[in-house]
Amino acid sequence: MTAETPRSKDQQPATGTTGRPSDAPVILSNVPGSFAWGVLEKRHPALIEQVRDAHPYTPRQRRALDALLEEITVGTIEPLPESAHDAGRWATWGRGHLGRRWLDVPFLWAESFFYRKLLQAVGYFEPGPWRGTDPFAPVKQAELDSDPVDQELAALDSLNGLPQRQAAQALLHASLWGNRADLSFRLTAEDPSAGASEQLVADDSAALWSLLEETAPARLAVIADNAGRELLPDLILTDHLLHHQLARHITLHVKPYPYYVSDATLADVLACLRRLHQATGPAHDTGRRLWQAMTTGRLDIRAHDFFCAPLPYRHMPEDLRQDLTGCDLTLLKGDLNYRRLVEDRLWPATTPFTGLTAYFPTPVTALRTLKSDVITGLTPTTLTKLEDSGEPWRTSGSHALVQLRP
Ligand SMILES: O=P(O)(O)OC[C@@]1(O)O[C@H](CO)[C@@H](O)[C@@H]1O
Repeated sequence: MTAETPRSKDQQPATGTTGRPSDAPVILSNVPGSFAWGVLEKRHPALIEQVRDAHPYTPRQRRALDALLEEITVGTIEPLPESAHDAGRWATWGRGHLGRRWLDVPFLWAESFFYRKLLQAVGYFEPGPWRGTDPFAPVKQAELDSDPVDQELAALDSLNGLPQRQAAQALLHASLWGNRADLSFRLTAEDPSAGASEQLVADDSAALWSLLEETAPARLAVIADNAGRELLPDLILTDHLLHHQLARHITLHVKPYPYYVSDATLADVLACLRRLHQATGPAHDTGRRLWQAMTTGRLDIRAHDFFCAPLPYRHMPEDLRQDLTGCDLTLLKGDLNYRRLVEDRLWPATTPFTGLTAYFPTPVTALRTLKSDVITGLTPTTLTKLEDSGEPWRTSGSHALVQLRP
């Protein structure tokens, strides 16, 4: 743990860790000063304010946002109205949590339910004119329209002429650091082993490329994370894998509805494709090939409900498990997906990643910038170095990882 992340007494890790989930405490948000506490106490109220200004919401919607703000700050967790299409599902998932303080239930569950309730407040699922209106759309669109995106797409030109593996590594890094909304084409194109690599706390990328080359052309699953400046490099990497016959088929799993502000939905994929199409040079060609890949079925977009569930991937439903089982490898993007992959627990940082992910139905690679307390699979040397740095390396987004369970 870094200094900025205090633990409560009941969050101390058990001794004699075997790597089983029951050994490490689930992260709650009730420790003042902890990362999770900050998210619930500060980020969520600020998000309600942001959503209030996103669209000219009606008095009814604004009253519902006020009620949600009151509930999360001074109230206790209220169920969804019985009329909600998923009220039953959330009542089951909420057993033991409903009626308690938001801070006292698992952080992963609380965040997920908060986003579901935000959509309830603005009538996202209700019949009527506001149905399906993404409260985060203005923020996502502004990002996609921003100058840095133009520069990042133009930087794709610099990959031309590079050996295939080097270009692929640059695109992998762009996708990885895109999780921090920061592409690094130029840097990584010049020397993929420099710069950003120093901030990698674990780097299994060589093993990843070997696996991909062995299984080529593979069937891949990509579990997406954010839209815009993360999804663009994810799509560019997707195109590279398809175009260079490393993959014969890719399923891109996105969220079925707006979630965690910027998580990608089908609408966001289409917005990125349009953005690529409007670009010139290699970015335009990428957009054209991706469009084509969707029309021929080589690139398949899916949006299973489980991707917005407040549960670890260990509890994925059978149909999703079957779907993934047909794949040779899953690429899993981002911080939240990592928390769901290894479970949102305060693991000792050297707990093997491979052991915690053994249940996953395919080989899996996590591509993640570190933005929460969960971390696994570090070597003792790396851990010591990070702790000695005195930096908030677990949560600042300054560090990243590529971890593979073959
Ligand atoms: O999954 P992502 O987009 O990489 O990160 C989502 C995230 O910022 O949201 C949570 C806080 O709200 C953090 O745990 C996590 O880092």
